[in-house]
Amino acid sequence: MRIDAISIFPDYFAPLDLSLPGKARRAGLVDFTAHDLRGWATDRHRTVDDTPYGGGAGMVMKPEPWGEALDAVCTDAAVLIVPTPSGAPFTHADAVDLSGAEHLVFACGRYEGIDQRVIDHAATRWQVREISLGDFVVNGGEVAALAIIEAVVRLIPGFMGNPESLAEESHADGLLEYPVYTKPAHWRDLDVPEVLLSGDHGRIAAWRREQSRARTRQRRPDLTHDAGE
Ligand SMILES: Nc1cc(-c2cccs2)n[nH]1
Repeated sequence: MRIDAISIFPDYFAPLDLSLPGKARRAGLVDFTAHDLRGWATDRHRTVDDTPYGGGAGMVMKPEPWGEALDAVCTDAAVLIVPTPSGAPFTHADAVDLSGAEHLVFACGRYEGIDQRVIDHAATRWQVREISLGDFVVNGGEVAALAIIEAVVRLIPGFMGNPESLAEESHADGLLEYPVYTKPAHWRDLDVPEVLLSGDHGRIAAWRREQSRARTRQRRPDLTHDAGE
C-alpha cells in the first residue's frame, strides 16, 4: 500500500517512522510519504489560505495549491481521505475496507477548512472520503490522519506478527474487548478472576463473551444491536 499525506506541517508525520516498523516498509507492505502543501503555493509568500467568502471568522485554505498538490500526488487508484469534523464517523469497518486499498492520500486541512471546490473537483476523479474521528474538534487533520493510518495499516495482511489477536480486539466483532490480566495473580489486594486460572477454556471463553457484552451494554449502548445478545 502507498500512503501519502499532504499538510502544511509534514513533520507531524515523523512518528510514523517509529510506529510503521522498518520491516513494514522494507517488506514493501507500506510506502509512506509526507508532502508540504506550500510546495505547490506559487506566490512569493507561499500563501495557502485566505479570508472566507460570505464573511466569518478564521481563514479558508485556498483551492489552487490543493488542486496542484492532488494532481501531483494522486494516482488513478487513489482514495482521497479528508479528515474533518463534518465527516462520516470513522469505524473499524472503514479501517477494514481501507486496508485493502492500493493508494491512500490524506488531505490534512487546517484553519476553518479547505475550499469546498477542492473536494468537489477531486470527487470527479478519485474516490473521496470525508472522515470524522469523533464529535470533537482538533486544530488540523494531521492527528486524525495518524490515527486512521495506524488503524488501517495494522490490518494489512502480514503487518501484525500475530493476526489472531486482531480477531478478538474491540469492535472486531461489534463488541468492546473483555478485561485482560497477567501475572501476578494477586496485586494490591486484588485478585485475577478465578475463572481465568481454572484452565477450563470453555468457561473462560463464555466468561469473556459475557464480559464483552456487559461492557458494551454499559459503555456503548449504541453498539448493542440486539439487547438479548
Ligand atoms: N473529528 C475531527 C476532525 C477534525 C479536524 C480535521 C481538520 C481540522 S479539524 N476535528 N475533529
